[in-house]
Amino acid sequence: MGDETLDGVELVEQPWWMHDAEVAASGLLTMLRRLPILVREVLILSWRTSRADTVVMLGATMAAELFTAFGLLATNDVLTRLFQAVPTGERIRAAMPAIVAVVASMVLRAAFREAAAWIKARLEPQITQTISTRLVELTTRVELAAFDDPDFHDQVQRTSALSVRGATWLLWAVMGSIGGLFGLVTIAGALGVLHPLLMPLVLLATVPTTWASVRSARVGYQVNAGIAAANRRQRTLQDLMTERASAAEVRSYGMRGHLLAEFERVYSWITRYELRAARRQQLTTVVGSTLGGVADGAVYVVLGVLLWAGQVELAAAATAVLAIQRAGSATSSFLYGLNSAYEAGLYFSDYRDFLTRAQERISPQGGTAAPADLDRVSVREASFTYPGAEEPALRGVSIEIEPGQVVALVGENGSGKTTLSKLVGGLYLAEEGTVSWGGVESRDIDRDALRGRIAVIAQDFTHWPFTAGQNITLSTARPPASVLAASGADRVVERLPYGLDTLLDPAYRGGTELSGGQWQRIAVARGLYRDAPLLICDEPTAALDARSEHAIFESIRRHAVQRTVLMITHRLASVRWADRIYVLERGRVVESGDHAELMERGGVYAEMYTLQAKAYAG
Ligand SMILES: Nc1ncnc2c1ncn2[C@@H]1O[C@H](COP(=O)(O)OP(=O)(O)OP(=O)(O)O)[C@@H](O)[C@H]1O
Repeated sequence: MGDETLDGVELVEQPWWMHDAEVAASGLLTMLRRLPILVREVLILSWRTSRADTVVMLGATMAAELFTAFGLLATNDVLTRLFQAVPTGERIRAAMPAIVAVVASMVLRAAFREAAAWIKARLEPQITQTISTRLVELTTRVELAAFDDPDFHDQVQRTSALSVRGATWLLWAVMGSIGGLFGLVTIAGALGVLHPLLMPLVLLATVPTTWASVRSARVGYQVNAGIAAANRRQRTLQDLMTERASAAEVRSYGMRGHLLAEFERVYSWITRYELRAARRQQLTTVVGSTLGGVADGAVYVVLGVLLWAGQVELAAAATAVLAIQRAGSATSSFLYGLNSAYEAGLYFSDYRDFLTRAQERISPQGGTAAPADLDRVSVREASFTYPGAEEPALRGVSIEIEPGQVVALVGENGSGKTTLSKLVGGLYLAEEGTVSWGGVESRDIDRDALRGRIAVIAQDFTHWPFTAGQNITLSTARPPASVLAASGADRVVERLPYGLDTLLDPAYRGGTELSGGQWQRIAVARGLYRDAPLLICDEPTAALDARSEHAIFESIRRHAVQRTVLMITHRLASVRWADRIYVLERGRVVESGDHAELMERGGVYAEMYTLQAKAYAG
């Protein structure tokens, strides 16, 4: 199944699949060796989530099994008394206390089982919350570059989808097998009293079903790893056909047929893969159950022989039949638990691995305090390549940003302007070269504190599904009128039905959508509100009409009187007043100077500027 390919769909084995395949192929013994660590961790997780619930669940599970064994011994007592050679009335009277003990054991066993089930229902949402919270705590702390790494991205998605469930699944499996094992031990005690041969026989009878369930679990896990990429593709296609963002283009470009055909192709591939796996799993289970049935029969034959040979009493033989049934169900809950623990353990290991890998990518905390006022920012010979990219996005770039200056980055699409601004903003770290603030390397400065000194009006800013006010302040505070006026957001807010309290997400009742230019004004307001000493503006006016564009540049200029601005724009008329302009080409700085110097030089900048000026002059 592993060599199946799907044209056009990325189905190459991912490094994390390799790990999965390794685990899935490593067999029962390897997994059993890993299991104690996983069991320990999941019990610790449960303990940390709720001590009381964990203790009660463990106690109730074991107590229920204890009463199973008591019930058996009491049953044996009842039968022994009923089979005595005395008048019936006397036999019944003699058996009464034991009958009461049987009934009491059954009631208590049921009560403890229900208590365990109740605690399980309590623990499940709490553990899921703990795990999901841990996941997002980490995903929001890793370096931004991790999200450019497709492996990491896939791992996040897979972990969110499956591994969170893996933890509770593993815990129930562990509880099930602890209960089953404890039940087996107590019943073994009872069976041992009747005849020493009975217990080993019962255990032997379970071998075929154990083999079948472990094998079937492994196939299940391998299938999940095998279809991961195709599943992702199918979800992407589904999203394109169900989400608002793509709905307009799907219609205007008549993409429905193409998307549906692709969806059908990918989905059919997944279904074929799953059907074949289901057949394999079913075949294994049928073989296991058949052999299991034969083994059960053999146990009864041996019991018959023992009875015939006078090795066991009739009452003991009758109790043994009951005990064998109970032992069968304890064995199956032990094995089912073990098998589920094995399968859930595979997913839970993914979660643990994800935690470890994410931990390695966390932005370091602590370090030199960030400068109170912005000092000179120097980028020296910095290079940066995106994960998986063949070409570096920046090659040996050097720029200087003096306090209070407006510095502009210009250049063609893809020349590296945004990447450079992210290096300055501490979102990416240079692989070679340095970025320093007031002489201190930015990688040594406390990352959060550094980012707190920077406001970014990003090119791909987020349309937060919050109210207009919250979209500006990114908190519950209300933005001051001066910020609204400086960004032109006042005219946007004015037209909203609930002003600053209008939800900017049409997917919710009462929510609304803004135009591209209106959103951009909100993003500019967000940058100005932050009031940081360095403002990075990445094409802040690309979606604005001419009048608004002029107004915004004026505002940013006024803003720059006390602060420093790093500006990226394709509108060269707007960078004329910059103190320094850097021209980038294919990840390198090819020219720098102010407008007059660059025009005089007659290079790339002068050519671009003249072209734009001509276009405006008509
Ligand atoms: N997340 C990413 N992963 C891989 N490559 C990327 C990523 N982001 C950008 N690149 C590549 O890095 C190079 C520089 O991109 P960057 O966004 O810095 O250019 P830019 O000058 O800001 O372009 P534009 O004017 O179009 O905004 C481009 O070749 C781009 O394809």
